Amino acid sequence: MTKKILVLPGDGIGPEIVTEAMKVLNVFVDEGSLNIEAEYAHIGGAGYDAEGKPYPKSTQTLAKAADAILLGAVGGPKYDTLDRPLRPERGLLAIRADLGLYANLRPAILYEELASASSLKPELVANLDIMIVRELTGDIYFGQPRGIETLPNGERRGFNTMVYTESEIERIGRTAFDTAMKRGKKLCSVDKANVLETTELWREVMIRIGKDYPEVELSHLYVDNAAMQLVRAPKQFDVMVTGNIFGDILSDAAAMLTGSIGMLPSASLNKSGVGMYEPIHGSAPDIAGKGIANPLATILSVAMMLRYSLNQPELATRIEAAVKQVLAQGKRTGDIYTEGCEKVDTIAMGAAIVAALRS
Ligand SMILES: NC(=O)c1ccc[n+]([C@@H]2O[C@H](COP(=O)([O-])OP(=O)(O)OC[C@H]3O[C@@H](n4cnc5c(N)ncnc54)[C@H](O)[C@@H]3O)[C@@H](O)[C@H]2O)c1
Ligand SMILES: CC(C)[C@H](C(=O)O)[C@@H](O)C(=O)O
Ligand SMILES: [Mg+2]
Repeated sequence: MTKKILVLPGDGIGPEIVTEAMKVLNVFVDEGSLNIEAEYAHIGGAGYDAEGKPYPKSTQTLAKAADAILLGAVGGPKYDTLDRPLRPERGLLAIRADLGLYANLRPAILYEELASASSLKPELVANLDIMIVRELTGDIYFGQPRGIETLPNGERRGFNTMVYTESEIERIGRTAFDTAMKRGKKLCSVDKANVLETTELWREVMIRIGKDYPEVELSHLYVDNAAMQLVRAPKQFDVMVTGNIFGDILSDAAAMLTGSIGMLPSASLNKSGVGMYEPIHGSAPDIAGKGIANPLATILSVAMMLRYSLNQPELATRIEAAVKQVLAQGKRTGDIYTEGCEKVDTIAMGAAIVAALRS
């Protein structure tokens, strides 16, 4: 059956990396092992430029009909002065909320060829394989009230609200426990229960649902300690589960353990298995248009799409093997480059993955 893929390149390096990722996906189409229909639409600043909104109605209509979505990145300094609802990042939040993509899986895996590019000593990251399960449609990102207001004394006050319902915590908790059951059966829940009531409830719910998963070893860390432990001894972790804001921060930190933020893919899933796939990094305005961005996080996001939405785990494994093979050949974009390797640009990295898949 033909699957509908919606492609949202977005802003900055988004179009550059998505172009390479689509070349990779099309290898399977060309060889006859995948049947897809790809449509393109605008999101973020590109949505604003084309249709005046970061999540245009036309994009929404296509998104609702898609089996899976591939997204590049959104944002950039050009849009930072727009009215808040028009900013690119709001478009990303809107599509996540609109499709109910509450479960964000962010795997931090070290390819052994990149051990010397990690921010930690090779022995601390050898065989690193952590799955960060980040809640994606709640927390301080969406809580009301929010805003910036002027007080009677003329001073301005900015405010946001951290909020989670028990059912929201339970559903992401179950995703995390189910994930842990398929892996090393260790789950670390990250919160700030010593200070924030929202996460006091988070911990209580995690402990309660943990009773349904007696085989999973559940532990808890405060987020400040979790950040420290991630850069001290990351191999103690198997699956981590946390809220939206803590997950955002911890996943960028975890990325550096694998060599670069340009290596980390993600899957954002809803109840019905529809997924959006995107690298965890942003639009990288500092390198946009230079053709040097690392496309591997986006290419690995395509692998996650094949695994989680398109029911093609063998094709996903082939992409991951191709990435390993190309890294073993010594090819590196600038962000993961170390001495003695061959520095390649975005297009050459994409071409190398395509060649590895075809060989
Ligand atoms: N999912 C998303 O679309 C997303 C995620 C994060 C940030 N953003 C947005 O992106 C814009 C820039 O944000 P930022 O600079 O804080 O974060 P960023 O992730 O875009 O960039 C941080 C640093 O990492 C580098 N980098 C990122 N991706 C790379 C890649 N694939 N290859 C090589 N280097 C890479 C950048 O060059 C930069 O030095 C902002 O508008 C922000 O809101 C979007
Ligand atoms: C751009 C921003 C809204 C987004 C987030 O905070 O979720 C990004 O940082 C991410 O990690 O996907
Ligand atoms: Mg982020």
